[in-house]
Amino acid sequence: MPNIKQPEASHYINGQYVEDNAGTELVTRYPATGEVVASLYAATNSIVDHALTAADAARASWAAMTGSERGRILRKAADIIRERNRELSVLETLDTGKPLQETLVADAASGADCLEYFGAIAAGLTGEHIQLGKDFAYTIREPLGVCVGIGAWNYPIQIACWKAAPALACGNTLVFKPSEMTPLSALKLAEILTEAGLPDGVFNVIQGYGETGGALVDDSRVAKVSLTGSVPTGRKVYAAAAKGMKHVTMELGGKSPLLIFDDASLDDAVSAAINANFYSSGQICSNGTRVFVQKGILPEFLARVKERTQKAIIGDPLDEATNFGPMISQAQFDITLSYIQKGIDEGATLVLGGKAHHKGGLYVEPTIFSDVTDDMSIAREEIFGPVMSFLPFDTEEEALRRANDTEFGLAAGVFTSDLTRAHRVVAAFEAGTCWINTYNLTPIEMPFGGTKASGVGRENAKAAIEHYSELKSVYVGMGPVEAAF
Ligand SMILES: NC(=O)c1ccc[n+]([C@@H]2O[C@H](COP(=O)([O-])OP(=O)(O)OC[C@H]3O[C@@H](n4cnc5c(N)ncnc54)[C@H](O)[C@@H]3O)[C@@H](O)[C@H]2O)c1
Ligand SMILES: CCCCC=O
Repeated sequence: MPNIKQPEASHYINGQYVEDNAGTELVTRYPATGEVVASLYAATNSIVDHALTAADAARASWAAMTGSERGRILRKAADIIRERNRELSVLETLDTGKPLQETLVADAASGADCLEYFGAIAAGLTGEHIQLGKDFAYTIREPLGVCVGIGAWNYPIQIACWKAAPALACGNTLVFKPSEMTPLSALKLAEILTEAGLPDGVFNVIQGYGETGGALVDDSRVAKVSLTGSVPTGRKVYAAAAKGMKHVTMELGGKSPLLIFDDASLDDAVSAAINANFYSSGQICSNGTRVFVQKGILPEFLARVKERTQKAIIGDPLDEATNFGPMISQAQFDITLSYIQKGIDEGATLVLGGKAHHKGGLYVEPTIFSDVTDDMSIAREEIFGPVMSFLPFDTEEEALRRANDTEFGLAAGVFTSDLTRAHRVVAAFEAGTCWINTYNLTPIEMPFGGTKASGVGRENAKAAIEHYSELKSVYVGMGPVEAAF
């Protein structure tokens, strides 16, 4: 394991590292071996207060800068991230266990894209002029104030950037709390933003468990909360934010359907099903874990997916040849194996995998079930592990009804060569993010987010601006003013 040094301290506030070792210990381990990567402390009340005070103090002068000035800093940070992509990717691999092959292209790289995108549009964020006869109105686009970002562990630096970039472009300040399992890369992002010229206090990072997130959400200085996490956590955070009438963005879990019709390009659909279930060892919110396949092609499709999945290279995530790594934690490992057992117990047919990998550690074999029915736990609940379920279907109407029969609504995909059908199916999907003849591509230019229990609001693209700013309306009377008496 490369010697990635312990960060200078646990938290980054007001442009510098800050420590308070009265906080609960927070240890991060390399999931492939269990070795300790870094040992930090969760925020104490005083650290929470320090971070929010810094963000509050910085907000007036940051909001007063022009969009061009703010954008320039974000774009510079994007450049620095790209220069340091390998170092950041190694750190992300050590923290998450995701293969370096993935983190080199998907994590910090997406963060850089996001900073670049919002850096580029910051200068163009305006209100509008509305002519009303001889009177007129105009709107002023204002930042919300102090925002709080709370992250999940599967895409740590990407999540931090997806929240920081639009928040900062709009003139807000941010306190970001990474997942307790992946505390490291957000600190690097904070260093990089400072190096790019970000004023102190505009972006702050504090570590902690759920209670630290809760303390941030409850603070009256906070105007907006953006959470990436599970639906149960989302319900709690949304309710707490509602007490203070705060703005929210909720990026939550899913159990997304992927529909494969018999006229689809099978090679493409097989690749998509593999990406939609085994990338990041299945630890992706938008994964298409319910793979509905039209009955006529099911045997061949299943055989091809099985054959390709057997070629997964399971190994040390730092080895660039590895394309399938361990689960992030003992808890996620246990959850995944318990769902596999439920799948077997409830009558699904185990086609491949199903066990802890012989390599030891937290590896779970890529697992495929067929003969899955809609009522089985593996078809209804988010597993967040490498478990693919095949569900046969006959007709489009039937597949859609079953695909939508879930409390989740994060994502959905369809493979067909009939484009009319593709658009009809997508129009009927109850999901915030849909793909036709591909899966899980999330460019920054496209809004991302869920409907139903999977979320509120959208990240990325111009849509995110609406969630980090609000409009002040100004009516201008040109006279005369009339009255009834
Ligand atoms: N929709 C998306 O964009 C997206 C992206 C990635 C992950 N996810 C979802 O995230 C989940 C996996 O991540 P996880 O296990 O870290 O989720 P989680 O809900 O356990 O935790 C998410 C974050 O919330 C914090 N938290 C927990 N309780 C809190 C509380 N009461 N108040 C404030 N903060 C609290 C945690 O410390 C962590 O930082 C999956 O459900 C996955 O689908 C969604
Ligand atoms: C494909 C990246 C979406 C992030 C969710 O886990």
